[in-house]
Amino acid sequence: MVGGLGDEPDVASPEVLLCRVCAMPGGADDRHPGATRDDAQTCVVEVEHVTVEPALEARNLHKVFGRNPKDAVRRLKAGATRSDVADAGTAAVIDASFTVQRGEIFVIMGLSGSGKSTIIRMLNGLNEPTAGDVLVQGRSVGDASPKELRDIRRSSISMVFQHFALLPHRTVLDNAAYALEIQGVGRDERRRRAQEILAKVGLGDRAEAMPDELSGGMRQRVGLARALTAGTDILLMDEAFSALDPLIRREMQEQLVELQRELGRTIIFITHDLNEAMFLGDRIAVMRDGRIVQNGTPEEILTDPANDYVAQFVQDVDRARVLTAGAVMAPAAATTPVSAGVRGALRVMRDLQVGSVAVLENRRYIGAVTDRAVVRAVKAGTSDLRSIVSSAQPVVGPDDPLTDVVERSVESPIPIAVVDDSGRLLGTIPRVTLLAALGNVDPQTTEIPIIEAPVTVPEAEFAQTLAAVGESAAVGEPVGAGASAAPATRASTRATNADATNADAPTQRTAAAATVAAVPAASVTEGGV
Ligand SMILES: Nc1ncnc2c1ncn2[C@@H]1O[C@H](COP(=O)(O)OP(=O)(O)OP(=O)(O)O)[C@@H](O)[C@H]1O
Repeated sequence: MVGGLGDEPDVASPEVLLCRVCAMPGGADDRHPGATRDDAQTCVVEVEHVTVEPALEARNLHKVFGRNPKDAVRRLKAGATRSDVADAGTAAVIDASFTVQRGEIFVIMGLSGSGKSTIIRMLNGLNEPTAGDVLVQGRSVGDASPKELRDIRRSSISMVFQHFALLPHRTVLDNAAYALEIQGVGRDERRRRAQEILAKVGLGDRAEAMPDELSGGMRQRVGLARALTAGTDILLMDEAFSALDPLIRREMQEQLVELQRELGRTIIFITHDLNEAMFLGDRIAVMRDGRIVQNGTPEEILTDPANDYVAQFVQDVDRARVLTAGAVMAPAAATTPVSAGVRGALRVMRDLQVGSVAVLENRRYIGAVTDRAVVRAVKAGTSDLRSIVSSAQPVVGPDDPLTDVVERSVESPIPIAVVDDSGRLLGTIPRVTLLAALGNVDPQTTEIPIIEAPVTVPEAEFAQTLAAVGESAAVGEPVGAGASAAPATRASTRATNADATNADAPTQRTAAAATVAAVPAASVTEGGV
């Protein structure tokens, strides 16, 4: 079937859109990542529905421990809760369905007792579901014979445990090579492959050490190396970093993300720590009392929690680490081509009532100018805008976390520019937008706290400076009208945030854009581009 990249993927089947030319997955409403508009034209013609088997699917999984599991499931399916069926058994998992795509980090997050471990044990066949099924790369675990199950475990799924489970009398290298030994790979070959993976996890020089000579973090790295060496596509990680102290844990999280990018494995990670979930997960399933109460991207869960329970959970999340520049940026309102010169920049500032403007050359961002610098240059008779552009203005990429944006924002009062790989300006992040995003401003709040005074010249000076060099006032306004109108706009530090968490926003990016759109006055106060 031929379709466009804009077609909605069929939710019921595991179909995704692939470009037949480049084999890249298509987005829901755009070209594939990294493609140019021209590519998109080709792709829209060439794409077709191609069935790509997900790495793993859980279908209506139930697990009840106790006297009468089948009866409990029947009642659960009719809407009963965990406590309703307590007389029949413990409903550890209730109707859990999710799909994990290849190369994805999928996190299952929930408090103790919510059912995470039971789910993961059903995924690799250690626990038999009371109802429902698991498909690993399209193969049903429920229908598998014991031999097939062993084969699935050996070839498709490996597991990393919280407590390392290393063999104490074997060296690090032999531990890392263990899965290959089980698979019957020859000694030299398995040691070579294990050594390669040990180098990737930073233990290349500890291959001959014994496990008890290593720190906890190092031992967990060996556990990870062992799972990676096995070469299976899917890694199940059950609270794998929970026993590590916070700094090492952070390091391991970062390394896991890097390894995943490099090796492209599919990872299903269990944790009770939402910050960890948010940092690692491409998608997160939040569990409560045996049920998945929300399944979404970290940004979706943060900006659009499904219920009060999730909302309460996300209150304490380190937003700076989860949200990205692209998710909170605003469209760049004030831009000028460098060819427009200093006067052109000043006109933009006067008309838009902003204190700085982004300067573009061939649609690429080359820096920003402030109102002060522009007024000074006009008075000095300078016309070349390039000569006053501050190229030292910080820029970030759309995928950079807000932690990076915060650092840059300290360096400059001018809104941070968000640029793509080719230097094109995608948007800007005024400081007030940053504060609103980091502060999880309550949707009921109608005021954003006062921020530091912006560096701007008095309003009247724009008009006077332009008038002095023979420029007329803005269309339809007498000279100085901007000045008199300005204080209402520029001096205001108030910003309504009513739209910030619009529950109907179709995507989290749109929701984030709404946050931004809701603070125009304050961004102007910033001298906002
Ligand atoms: N073998 C079992 N027999 C009886 N009940 C069980 C068994 N395994 C788990 N349970 C119960 O099922 C529920 C879910 O347990 P599970 O271990 O899956 O939760 P969890 O989210 O992984 O918790 P934790 O983070 O503490 O490991 C709990 O009430 C638990 O007591």
